[in-house]
Amino acid sequence: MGISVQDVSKQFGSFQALDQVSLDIKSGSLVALLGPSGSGKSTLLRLIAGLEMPDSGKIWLTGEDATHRGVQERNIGFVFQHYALFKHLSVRKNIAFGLEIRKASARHVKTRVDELLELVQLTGLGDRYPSQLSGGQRQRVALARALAVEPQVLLLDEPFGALDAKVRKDLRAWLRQLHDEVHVTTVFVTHDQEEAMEVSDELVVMNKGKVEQIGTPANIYDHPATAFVMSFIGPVNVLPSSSNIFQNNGFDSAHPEMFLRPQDVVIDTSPNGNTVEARVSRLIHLGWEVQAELSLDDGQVVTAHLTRDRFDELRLVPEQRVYIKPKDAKSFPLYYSI
Ligand SMILES: Nc1ncnc2c1ncn2[C@@H]1O[C@H](COP(=O)(O)OP(=O)(O)OP(=O)(O)O)[C@@H](O)[C@H]1O
Repeated sequence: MGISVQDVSKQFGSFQALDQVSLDIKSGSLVALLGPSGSGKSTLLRLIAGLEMPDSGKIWLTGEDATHRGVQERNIGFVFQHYALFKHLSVRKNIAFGLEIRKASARHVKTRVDELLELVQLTGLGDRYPSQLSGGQRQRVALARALAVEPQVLLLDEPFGALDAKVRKDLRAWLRQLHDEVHVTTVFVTHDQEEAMEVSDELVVMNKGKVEQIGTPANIYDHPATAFVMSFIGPVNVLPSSSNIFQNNGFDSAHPEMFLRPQDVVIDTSPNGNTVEARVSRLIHLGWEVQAELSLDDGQVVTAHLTRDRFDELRLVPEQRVYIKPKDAKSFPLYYSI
């Protein structure tokens, strides 16, 4: 196992930042910690790094109990959102920093820095200073610097958080490729679910200091374990179970709320099986899909997502009467809002 966190709790004053968190991260995998602000993601990362100590529980790194080891002894590479590079050092010198501290030979440093510049696709920019780079290039230098000393674990805390949306998207794809080349066990903190799903082998969904669910992105999306996970990962309609749309179609539930994904709303222009009547109250064109807001006769509003093809087939217009039913819907024993 790359990293094993066992029953770890951490309190700041009277605030329980982490509450008996356990998780196993396989060697060589890339795992995203995903959750809303304040859910404890950074605290968990800092505990793995050794920047904080747990109140209770244990942290194992590559099979060894590292709970009481200091940061320096853990052989970990970090990249943080605002982990500034050394401004007065060139890119080469920044990347070489950890190696030079460890008194590596000049030849080894040169070879390794050349390799890393190539790996992070910055060959030719080694003599620049951080101020002469874009934000995305700086974060790639930070990654090269973290990887230089061949850490056994790489920890990334919102590494692309300060970059604009386009650069961020490019860097995600790049990070995934980089990871496929170097295979270092990596933990990536983000509150952006699309980023987490695109980049990681497994997601750890956190809420209020606890782990809600661990699994592959597809498994978590298709089989959310809790109401929180279903609401946090992907769009969802939360409707009373008593709503017309759930009657007579096998989705009756003893729980008060039902969770219905917008792509699981089937729309027809004439009654079809167990459909209920609704009015198209609003249409939003997003290019690749269309969002339809549908008002039911019982006063509930349901959002549906349609592919462009389906939309063109149906030729929906505002105020039109349509007939809808759920293709799938879920309910959970406990629901607490995010
Ligand atoms: N050193 C500290 N002293 C006191 N409270 C802290 C400390 N570090 C974190 N906390 C609190 O613990 C909670 C969890 O913080 P943490 O940074 O782990 O959350 P997060 O999920 O990473 O959130 P974000 O996405 O906003 O960074 C927050 O309410 C925060 O205020």
